[in-house]
Amino acid sequence: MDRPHPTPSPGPSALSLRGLVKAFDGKLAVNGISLEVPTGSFYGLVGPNGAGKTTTLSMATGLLRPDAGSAAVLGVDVWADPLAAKRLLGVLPDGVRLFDRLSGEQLLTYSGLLRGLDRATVAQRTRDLLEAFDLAADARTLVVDYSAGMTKKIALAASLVHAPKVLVLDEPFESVDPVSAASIRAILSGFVRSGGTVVVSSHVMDLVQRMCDHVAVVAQGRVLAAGTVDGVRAGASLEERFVELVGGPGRTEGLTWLHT
Ligand SMILES: Nc1ncnc2c1ncn2[C@@H]1O[C@H](COP(=O)(O)OP(=O)(O)OP(=O)(O)O)[C@@H](O)[C@H]1O
Repeated sequence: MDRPHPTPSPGPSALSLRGLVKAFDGKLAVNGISLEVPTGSFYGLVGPNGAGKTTTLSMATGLLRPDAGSAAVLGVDVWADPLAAKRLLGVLPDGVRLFDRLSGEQLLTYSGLLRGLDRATVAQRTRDLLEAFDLAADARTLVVDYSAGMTKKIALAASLVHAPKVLVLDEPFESVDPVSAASIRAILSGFVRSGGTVVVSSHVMDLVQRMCDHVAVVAQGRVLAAGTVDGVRAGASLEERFVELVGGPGRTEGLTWLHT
């Protein structure tokens, strides 16, 4: 069990989402989501496909303007003061393109310089991150030639280079091999132990149950349950509780033609 134990903090929430709403072509993707992510917590966001997780995290991190509601990082309003909020944030967005004609080393260097770090610091952190994510041997390979898992790892490394206070990671373990996933978990747990806050979206309930101390279950753009992992799962496994909250498997009777 590598679940960290957060120490309660009296300051503002690491992430405070109030009444977020977003519609695409008149269809509500996020329908009034409010969440408080305590500082120093390892927070999981789970929900079925199309639940509104990516849309919520995009609004929370300044990538997508909400139709209504607000988001604040450590008390700084993301939409009123985006530069200050983004200094505090490390973000791994889902499906946003990287500058993939750069090598892994160049991408980290670029990300560090863009964040205003001096060259010596950037060089040191780039080396440390390539090592930690097991990408040192591919430092000079173009990101466009990386595998899906390597691309995920370099994007995650780029989100860390400026030593943010709050990490918001959309599906950080997708496509990542088990050994790399274990080292990412160790990096994130260490970050939380040192006082940082991590928010991850994931479909892997077992992972969220083991790794996170808080969780929110969302479906159809709404929060169905939120709180400590132990509180939300209420004696069951998180997966059982998730299925109970979200509804059982879809109808499969129509696929009888598939049966041999
Ligand atoms: N740019 C967009 N234009 C139109 N509809 C969108 C757009 N982005 C998201 N949606 C819709 O909003 C809803 C929520 O999508 P979102 O990507 O936030 O879900 P998710 O919970 O992250 O799903 P998944 O687990 O499959 O990644 C879906 O119905 C999706 O089709």
